Amino acid sequence: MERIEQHASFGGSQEVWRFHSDALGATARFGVYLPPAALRGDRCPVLYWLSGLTCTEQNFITKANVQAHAAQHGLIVVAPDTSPRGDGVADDPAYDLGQGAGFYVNATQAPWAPHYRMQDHVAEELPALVEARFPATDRRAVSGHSMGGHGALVTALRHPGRYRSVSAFSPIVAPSQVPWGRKALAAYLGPDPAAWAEWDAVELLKTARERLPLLVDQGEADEFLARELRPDLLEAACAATGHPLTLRRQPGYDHSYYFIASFLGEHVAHHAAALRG
Ligand SMILES: N[C@@H](CCC(=O)N[C@@H](CSC=O)C(=O)NCC(=O)O)C(=O)O
Repeated sequence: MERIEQHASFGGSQEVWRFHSDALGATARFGVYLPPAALRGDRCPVLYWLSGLTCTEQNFITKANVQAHAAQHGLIVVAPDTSPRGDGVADDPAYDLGQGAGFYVNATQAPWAPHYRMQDHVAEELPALVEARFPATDRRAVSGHSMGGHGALVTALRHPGRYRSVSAFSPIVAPSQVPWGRKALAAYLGPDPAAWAEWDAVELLKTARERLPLLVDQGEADEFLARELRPDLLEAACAATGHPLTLRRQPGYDHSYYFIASFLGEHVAHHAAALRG
């Protein structure tokens, strides 16, 4: 494991590390922010952030101003890449499949299956590594944006008891029902939609064993709202199952990091409260 970036930030340390990921069968990078409390030697809870299509570990750590909020609340923040990468890793020329578009699933289909095990990477491998190698507790929260919002919801729903809180910005809530999701799930999991249900938040809500409250922010001027994101489907699924949901529709905001940065402080405060309890 090798540290390849280190920057002082808000009294803490923003770092990027690379290591050989057994889950991905490839070299993987992740960003980690260590707040001042962690540098003083305190063990801190961890917020995992899952980014969207075309992102690397860099987008969130350079655009969202997360360090200011994490420093204030004493949270470690971990930001993985969005797929396995490398010359020997399958790819596709389109921006919404292959490298940069792992969709946080464990692929079962060729040519993706050997490396595209992002769910194992973010839900198993990284927490084990972070809790062993950094001053981290096993109190975890998960959040993300768009494809990563889908990743956050699905990861929390698939692992009852593992996360104290979950939130999302502009998530793809029902990948089985929208073009981005249908394309990716068909490629990674095969053409049978029955295999997609365990990677679809709206489907997982029907049988959830834990009713962890969901906090979701969605911009009303988001260019992907009606075609890809469909918060109405999440609202209906939560109403049907009695799952607690706070869905905030934010007038005038688009799909960008300007939107994320505007409300990230409220999400970090929400996670910090859950992680303290
Ligand atoms: N066609 C666009 C789509 C890419 C895009 O908008 N990516 C978003 C996430 S979308 C859903 O997962 C993003 O976070 N981009 C990175 C950023 O820093 O804004 C394109 O290819 O640009």
